[in-house]
Amino acid sequence: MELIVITHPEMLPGEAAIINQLFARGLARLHVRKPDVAEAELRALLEQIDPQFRSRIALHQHHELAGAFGITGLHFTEMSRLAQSREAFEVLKNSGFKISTSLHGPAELERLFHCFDYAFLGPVFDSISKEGYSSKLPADFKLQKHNFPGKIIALGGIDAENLKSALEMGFDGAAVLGSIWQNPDNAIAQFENLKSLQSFLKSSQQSSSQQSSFQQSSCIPGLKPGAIDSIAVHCPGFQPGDPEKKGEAGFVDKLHFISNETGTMSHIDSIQLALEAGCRWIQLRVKNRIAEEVLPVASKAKQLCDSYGARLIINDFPHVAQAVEAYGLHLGLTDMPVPEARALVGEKMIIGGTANSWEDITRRIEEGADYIGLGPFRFTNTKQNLSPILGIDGYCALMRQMQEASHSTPIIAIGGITSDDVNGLRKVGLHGVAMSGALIGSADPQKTFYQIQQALC
Ligand SMILES: Cc1ncc(COP(=O)(O)OP(=O)(O)O)c(N)n1
Ligand SMILES: Cc1nc(C(=O)O)sc1CCOP(=O)(O)O
Ligand SMILES: [Mg+2]
Repeated sequence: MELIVITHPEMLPGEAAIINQLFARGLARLHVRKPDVAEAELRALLEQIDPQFRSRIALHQHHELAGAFGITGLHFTEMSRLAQSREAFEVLKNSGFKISTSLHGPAELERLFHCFDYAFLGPVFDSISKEGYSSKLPADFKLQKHNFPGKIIALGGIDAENLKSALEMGFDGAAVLGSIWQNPDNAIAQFENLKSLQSFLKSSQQSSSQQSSFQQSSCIPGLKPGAIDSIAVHCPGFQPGDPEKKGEAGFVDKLHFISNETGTMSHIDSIQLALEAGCRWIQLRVKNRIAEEVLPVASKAKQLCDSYGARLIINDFPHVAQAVEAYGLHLGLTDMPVPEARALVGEKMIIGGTANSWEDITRRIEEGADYIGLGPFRFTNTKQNLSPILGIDGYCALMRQMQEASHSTPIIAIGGITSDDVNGLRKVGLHGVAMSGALIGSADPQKTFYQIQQALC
């Protein structure tokens, strides 16, 4: 599904910088719509847009500027469309322009010239930016395209809450204005949020329409190695994770923080606490929520982790991991099977799998898990329905079997672990530990992190 941003109708301070950032973060199409702005002012704005992005622009006014700026998109209001002949539009189309127009009712689709590449139809929802510009479409509206070959883009009042409804109505995409520009300081974050939702909806749609997930073409997210790794500061031998180095022990961190929420702390608060303490491998583990509810939290967690140079792992939700371009995905024994998830998220994303026994471990290795979360070490309230407790003796026996079988998949211990346990767990051969309560409940999370780090070196 397409996601188009339309500019604010007036000139905004710092607008060009925001637009350049939107493009840099993956915006595929920007409609520059400034009905009352003079040509010179518009030209000044376009001059500030990085030339590499200009071909992604469509102009609503001052089409005469297109050639000078390498702009290939021309948009026609309903009035200007009605004032011109089909031949005039065909000439533009044949000259290489992408042409679009606006429709104010679904019935107009029947008469729309097929040479248009796409058309905006709206208002689909009550406008955020134009007061009194309310939707005339019924809530159960279903789009009829009347053989129009181009794309029909929902416009009017689109935000993260209703993007999915627009898709369900049959639109090929959505154009956003108010949700991006009502607070320009927040424009980038809003766009990131919508973009991850778009990607999530796209991948959910694909996987529900393609039952054979092994044959899916997978989207390989761009993996960004962390900028700073505090572990390297405390532990000189540590190699920061590098997706190109999959197969080497260094690509899986030795300390995994597992997010949680309490009466006074949200998942994001817990992640902030862990990042401030020094953790750089963060697992977002949201339980008892549907994917649509987890997605905005994951999107926030991704931004937060990026700002600390940390890696984000999403527990349980492969489509969410894919949508937010997480570094990794963690799957339990009853979650989506690892090979199916691999087909969905691509080769580069780290996939971890849970195990509780030797049988689970060998299954995880055969499935191609990049690391194994083995637990529980001891009883914990953080997780319901725990598997049998392993204790240090259980880990010792399983790690011996790993050695005998010459398996090198990194094993992470989990479940009720405190900083005092780390030395013993490392001695029996575990690669690292995963923790939630010991860090969240610590009176001094930085000190606890430091103690764990020392034991992990
Ligand atoms: C590192 C790590 N190991 C194990 C788990 C447990 O995953 P799962 O068995 O899917 O249980 P839930 O966490 O989903 O309740 C984990 N999350 N992380
Ligand atoms: C998420 C999870 N999985 C476990 C398993 O045994 O598979 S134990 C566990 C909880 C980890 O949190 P804490 O450090 O607070 O015990
Ligand atoms: Mg799970």
